[in-house]
Amino acid sequence: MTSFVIRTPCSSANIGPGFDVIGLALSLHLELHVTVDSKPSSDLPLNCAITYEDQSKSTEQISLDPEVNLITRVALYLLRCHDQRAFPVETKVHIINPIPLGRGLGSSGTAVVAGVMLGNEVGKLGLSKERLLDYCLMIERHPDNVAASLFGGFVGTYLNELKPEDVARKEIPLSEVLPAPAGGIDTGFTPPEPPLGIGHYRKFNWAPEIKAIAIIPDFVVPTANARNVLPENYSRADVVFNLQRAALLPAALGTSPPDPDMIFLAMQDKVHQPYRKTLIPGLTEILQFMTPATQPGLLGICLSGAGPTILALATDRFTEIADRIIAQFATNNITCQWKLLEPAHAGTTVSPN
Ligand SMILES: Nc1ncnc2c1ncn2[C@@H]1O[C@H](COP(=O)(O)OP(=O)(O)OP(=O)(O)O)[C@@H](O)[C@H]1O
Ligand SMILES: N[C@@H](CCO)C(=O)O
Repeated sequence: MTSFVIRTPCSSANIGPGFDVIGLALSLHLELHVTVDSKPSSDLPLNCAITYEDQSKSTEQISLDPEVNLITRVALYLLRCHDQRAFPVETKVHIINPIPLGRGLGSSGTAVVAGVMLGNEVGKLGLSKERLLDYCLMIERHPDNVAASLFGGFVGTYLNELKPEDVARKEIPLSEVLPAPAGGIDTGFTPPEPPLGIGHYRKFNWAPEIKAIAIIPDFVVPTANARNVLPENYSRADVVFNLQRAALLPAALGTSPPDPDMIFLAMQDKVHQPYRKTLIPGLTEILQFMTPATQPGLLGICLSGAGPTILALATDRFTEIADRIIAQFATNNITCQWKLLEPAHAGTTVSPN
């Protein structure tokens, strides 16, 4: 029997102007405590048993069926791409999850990253993190969350331009990569492998004084819904506005001591936040009244990922900042929890238990 722990940090995507590009891994970790027995078990479906410990205060029930649970389903996807139909050994996975689901802290990307690491470990596949990123991108199609959770830190990401045949492979419907159990996940079907080198990332510096306050409202905004409210096309002026700020953001957040005015400016966005305000009561007011001029200690503020969490970057007065944002949400009868987080520089780790 061997046992190990996979630790994967959550993430905040976009950081204002970097829609689908920039991500920040944060110090709230999904943990998989895994034990493997050398022989496959005839008692366990797919040789896998899941237990789940919710520390996130989410109301959604997470499935313990290895064919349905996102983490084990992703691990099975990886294994099946390598001709392993089920978990190759008796695998017990105890999931400890403190990341609120569907709130903009990259819970799904974190689960996908933990899933590929699980498949890689139990299947002894020996794939590099760079190759695992390609597998993540077959499931979560934007690289900002998964690259941050996999590699850690403050990252800029991009996708390669693909050859026409690879574009066809990348656009295979998700249901064919991760078939629903009703479709018979174990029908002998071999899932499509990702093209080589789809996704890439670059780590940026992060000034050590800067902490991240996550204000987490008690309602869910599914990422799919938050993407559906975005327009198909943008004006040239709005695109240029975001490019100017995205170009500034890594330097602004990587410079010590931090310059609040530059950071506040560099975190402005016209590509996603204005459209998502319809889903998040109070967002417009919060983004308008919380500035370094009105709130000492504050550097910048944005929607975290697809929301509804608000990410406030600050050097001090954390409680005061959180309290003001929570009070604004309260005027719309929305309650919140908040957490003081730091960048998780290590990314996903696997260590013996
Ligand atoms: N640990 C987990 N185990 C199983 N399923 C999970 C886990 N974490 C997230 N999920 C699935 O992912 C869904 C949330 O994904 P969604 O993309 O909507 O939000 P998010 O990733 O939390 O936010 P964002 O992408 O904006 O940062 C959950 O409803 C759940 O189905
Ligand atoms: N970049 C993605 C992140 C979702 O977590 C979005 O904003 O839709």
